[in-house]
Amino acid sequence: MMLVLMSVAVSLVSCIITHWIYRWRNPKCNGNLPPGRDNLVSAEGFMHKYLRNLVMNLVGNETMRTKLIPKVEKTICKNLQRWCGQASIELKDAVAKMEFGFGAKILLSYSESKSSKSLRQAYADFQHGLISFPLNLPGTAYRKCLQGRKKAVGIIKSILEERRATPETRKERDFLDLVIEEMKKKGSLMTEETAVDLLFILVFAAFETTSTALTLAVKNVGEHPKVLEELAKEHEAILRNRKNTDQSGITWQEYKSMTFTHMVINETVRLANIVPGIFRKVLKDVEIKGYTIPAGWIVMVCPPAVHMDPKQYDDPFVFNPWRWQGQELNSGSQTFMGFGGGARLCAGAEFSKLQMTVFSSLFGHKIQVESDQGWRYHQNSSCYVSKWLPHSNIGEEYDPRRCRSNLIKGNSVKFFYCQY
Ligand code: HEM
Repeated sequence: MMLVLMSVAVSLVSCIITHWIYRWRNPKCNGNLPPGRDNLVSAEGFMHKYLRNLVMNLVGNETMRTKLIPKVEKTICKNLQRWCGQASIELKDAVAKMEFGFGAKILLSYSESKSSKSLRQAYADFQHGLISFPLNLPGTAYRKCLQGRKKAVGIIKSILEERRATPETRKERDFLDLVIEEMKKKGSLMTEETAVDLLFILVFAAFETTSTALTLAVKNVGEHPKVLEELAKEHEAILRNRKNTDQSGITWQEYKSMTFTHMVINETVRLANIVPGIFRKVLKDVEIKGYTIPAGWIVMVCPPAVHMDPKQYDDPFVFNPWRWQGQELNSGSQTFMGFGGGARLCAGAEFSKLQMTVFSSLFGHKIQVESDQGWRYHQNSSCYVSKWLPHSNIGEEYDPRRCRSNLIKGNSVKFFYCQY
């Protein structure tokens, strides 16, 4: 009986996912459905290349090296400092808010505090019903998802229209400026609908995935003292080796040299399986192990099946960054699909890694954390982790001259900022 119920449940979930993906990938489908008819995910051929190139303008290596690295560092520092001043924070919420704020700023110069309409809430509604039974009735998650998308699209559209009507001279160009420039070109492929769809999907892609990965990275590192020790060693060595002691931020070379941090990130993304399925349309009949997959079918590739396969990874459920030692730390391969693979490999993979690396770097040498889930870590001259201690004992280990904040019991995670 249990088995029957389970198979029904699994089939139901697969049907729902397949339904969405079919709609997402099929440009001729009802345009009201997320993420929209002209979006990067469903675009094919030349249109896909064109949209992807635009995105690489925003998050490609050159932009990251020259523009994004200081912005990422500033944003993370500001947020870490803010968290330190609070009694406690819900880590996932706080990181998602930070990521959303940053993504919306570089894409649209949107600021939650300056806007009367909440784009973040619209995305929260959209996300709430993203994987739900496709029943468009009042009160259903599916309806909420559609309404969330409609609201988010409305806000993005009004920002776009406003910008086109009153082009101001901003100190710094955002992605929207680039998109509008594309729209003005003669015979441009960039229609208003395409622009809104692109911005809609990018805002979403930029915050939800990275915030999940970052939250899990903090948790994993907190639970593995040796990993934190190694992480701190790497970041302390970088600080020691700086010729200019007044250097204010992380350089591109330093970022590239953080090999252990990159191993931690790969391991976090492998275990997180943030995107449980990626989809491809079969273009011609394919024979696999005696089965024929007919042209036109949609195939779901399941990265967790590879990431958790003991033939690919020893003790696959164990968080062990050292398993990546000496390996190519590419964003995608046949055994590592956290960011997908091939021509559709996540366009923001490197950008997301940059954010996680900078976060880990600041985290590794400036921040102390305590969690009510039984782990905590902090650092004075050298970094270490200790098991959860009764509260009265913890305070004694902190050096009040170096730490800005005293210990306050938090119900989730508490950050402490240390001056160095
Ligand atoms: C930990 C963070 C992230 C994870 C795990 C992740 C994962 C993925 C996956 C699995 C895909 C599908 C790839 C495929 O079909 O083979 C994808 C596509 C995509 N991602 Fe990400 N992503 C992350 C962060 C980001 C960020 C920060 C951005 C923003 C710039 C982004 C933008 C995109 C875009 C534009 C695509 C579509 C690429 C295409 O179809 O050419 N992602 N991502």
